[in-house]
Amino acid sequence: MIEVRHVSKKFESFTAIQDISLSIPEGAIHGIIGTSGAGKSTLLRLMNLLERPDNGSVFIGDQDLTTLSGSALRAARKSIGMIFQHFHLVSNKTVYHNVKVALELAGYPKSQQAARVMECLSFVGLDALKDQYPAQLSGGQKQRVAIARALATNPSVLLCDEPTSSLDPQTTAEVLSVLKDINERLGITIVIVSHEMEVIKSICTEVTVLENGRVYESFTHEPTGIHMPGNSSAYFVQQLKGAERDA
Ligand SMILES: Nc1ncnc2c1ncn2[C@@H]1O[C@H](COP(=O)(O)OP(=O)(O)OP(=O)(O)O)[C@@H](O)[C@H]1O
Repeated sequence: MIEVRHVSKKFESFTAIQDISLSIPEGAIHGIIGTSGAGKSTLLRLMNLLERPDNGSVFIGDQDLTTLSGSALRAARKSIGMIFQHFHLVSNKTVYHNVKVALELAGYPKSQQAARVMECLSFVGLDALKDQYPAQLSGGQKQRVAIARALATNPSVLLCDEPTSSLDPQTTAEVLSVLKDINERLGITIVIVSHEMEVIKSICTEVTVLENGRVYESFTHEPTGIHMPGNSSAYFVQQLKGAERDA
C-alpha cells in the first residue's frame, strides 16, 4: 500500500532521513516513534511529498509519487489525508465550511458536497456542531473536525502527525477511538507519528522506531486497546491520595 524505497532527505548539510525503506500493508495502523529530532515528521511528510526526497521513491498503491508534479501530484494526494498536532483549522470558517473547503479544493461535484460534509461530520460525531467556529470547540472536537476534513475526499491513507499531543488523556482516548474506527469501518490505512508510547501501544498493528534518520527497528505489534482514563473529580482525588500514600 505505502512503500518507501531508499529514501533520503537533507536540509542543507544536515541529513534528516538516511536511506529508509519501509513497506506498510493496506489496513495497517503503523506507528512511528523515536526521540525528538529522529526524523519522524519528516518521514511522514515524505509519504505525501510535502517534503520531496533527495533520493528514492514513494509508492502509494502502484503509483510512484516522486515521478509526479503539478496537477498529477495534486490528484494523487486526494487519496492521502493528513492531520496535525495543532489541527490547522480555518478560524473564520464554521465546522461545516472547514470540511467543505476540502471538497471544493478537490473539485468534488458541487451538488454532492453538502451531503458528503454531513456524512463525514456524523462519522466523527460532530454533525450537531456544524455551525460552530473552531474557537468554540474543545481540542478533541477540533481534531475530530480535522479528521472529518481529511476523510472528505475518501482517502485510502491517513497520515497523522502527533494527532493527540495537544490533548488530555481522556480526549486522546476519544480521538484514538475515532482513528481505530476509521481503520476498521472504512478500511483506511493509517500512519501515526507520536512520541507518546501509550498511543503507539494502544492502536498500532506495526511499529517503526527511528533513530538519527534511520530505521532502528520495524516490527509487527499486537495493539493493547485504548485505555479510557478516569475523568471524574473522585478519580483525580483517589489517584493523587493513592500516589501520596505510595510515596
Ligand atoms: N524544513 C527544515 N529545515 C531544516 N531542518 C529541518 C527541517 N525539517 C526538519 N528539520 C530537522 O530535521 C531533523 C528531524 O526533524 P523531524 O521534525 O522530522 O524530527 P521528529 O523526530 O519529528 O522530532 P520531534 O519529535 O521533535 O518533532 C531535526 O533535526 C529538524 O531540526
